[in-house]
Amino acid sequence: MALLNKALIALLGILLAVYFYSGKEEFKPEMLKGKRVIITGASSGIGEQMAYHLARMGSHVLITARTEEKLKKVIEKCSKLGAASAYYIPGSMDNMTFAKSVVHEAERLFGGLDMLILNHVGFTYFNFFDGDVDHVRNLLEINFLSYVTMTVEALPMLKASGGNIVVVSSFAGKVGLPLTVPYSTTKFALDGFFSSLRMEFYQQKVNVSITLSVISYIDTDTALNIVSNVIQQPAGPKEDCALEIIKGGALRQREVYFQYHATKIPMLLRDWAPHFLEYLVLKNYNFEAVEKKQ
Ligand SMILES: NC(=O)C1=CN([C@@H]2O[C@H](COP(=O)(O)OP(=O)(O)OC[C@H]3O[C@@H](n4cnc5c(N)ncnc54)[C@H](OP(=O)(O)O)[C@@H]3O)[C@@H](O)[C@H]2O)C=CC1
Ligand SMILES: CC(C)CCC[C@@H](C)[C@H]1CC[C@H]2[C@@H]3C(=O)C=C4C[C@@H](O)CC[C@]4(C)[C@H]3CC[C@]12C
Repeated sequence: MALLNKALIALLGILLAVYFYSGKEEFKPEMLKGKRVIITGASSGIGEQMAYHLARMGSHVLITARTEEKLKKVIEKCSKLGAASAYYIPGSMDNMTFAKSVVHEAERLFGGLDMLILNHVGFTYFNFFDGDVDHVRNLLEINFLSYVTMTVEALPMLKASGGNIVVVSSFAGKVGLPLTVPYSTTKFALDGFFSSLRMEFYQQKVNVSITLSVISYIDTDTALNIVSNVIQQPAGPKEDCALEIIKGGALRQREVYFQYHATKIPMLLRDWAPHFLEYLVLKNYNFEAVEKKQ
């Protein structure tokens, strides 16, 4: 037993040493200078903040969402912040022809693409599953199929540039949570598609990185409006979240966990103590506030 303990401690030491001395590449804002980037869902929230960070770093940005007035304002600010160039294209991601056209627009404007940031999400309810199958289908089109469509369309340009695909997912895309049934479904689908595709890229030596971002509760207007009466936990800052996602993409990391304590740590429980995680999650919800809404 004593020998086994010693062996385990030695193994832990070796793992820690490898982890800390593996010469990880450091992020530098210059990595994004002159890069040609598409950011979806950039009229508000985390997407808007990603556009501003990239503008400060001197990237070419093409942003998209449905609301033209908001996109115009974001573009103006991007230009002031130092974007190499800044464009927008309005439209809805429940239309796959539009999803494709955004990629074609990047090709026309930039002549190529270095980073595809897939971030938009359709509106959903934060409540018990209401049995509305049409909503699940519609949300799958917006949150999942449009991501697949844009990826397929952008792949030739990304292969040519050795670029990055950055997928914004959620803690709710790794762990089943109450009140987000249709939303979680779409985020789990993203993990299935992009994690499998990444494996094929390794095997086929396709030099395009895929970064899945697993993020927790963030202080965007949409999230605060929908959940703040039900979830007491503090929301993380959208500016920092946006920067961490971009860094992960530029460093070609396979996954980004934002708010480590609320994403990566619970992941340890997910596989080894699922009942305990479920207990913790349920304890953090104020279900009385939900029932009042119905
Ligand atoms: N905030 C949070 O707590 C968390 C967020 N996330 C993820 O982060 C990402 C950003 O979320 P967040 O910033 O909070 O969301 P927001 O609601 O602030 O932004 C969503 C964006 O998507 C756009 N959008 C909505 N519907 C459509 C549509 N049909 N077609 C095209 N664009 C659309 C919106 O613009 P418009 O309405 O003009 O179309 C907006 O630009 C999402 O992928 C979300 O799942 C993950 C975990 C936690
Ligand atoms: C340990 C646990 C208590 C952690 C629970 C974390 C929960 C509360 C966090 C983790 C992920 C969060 C959701 C999310 O991913 C994105 C969106 C989309 C946005 O448009 C509206 C808000 C919504 C539904 C968030 C709601 C709050 C969620 C469920």
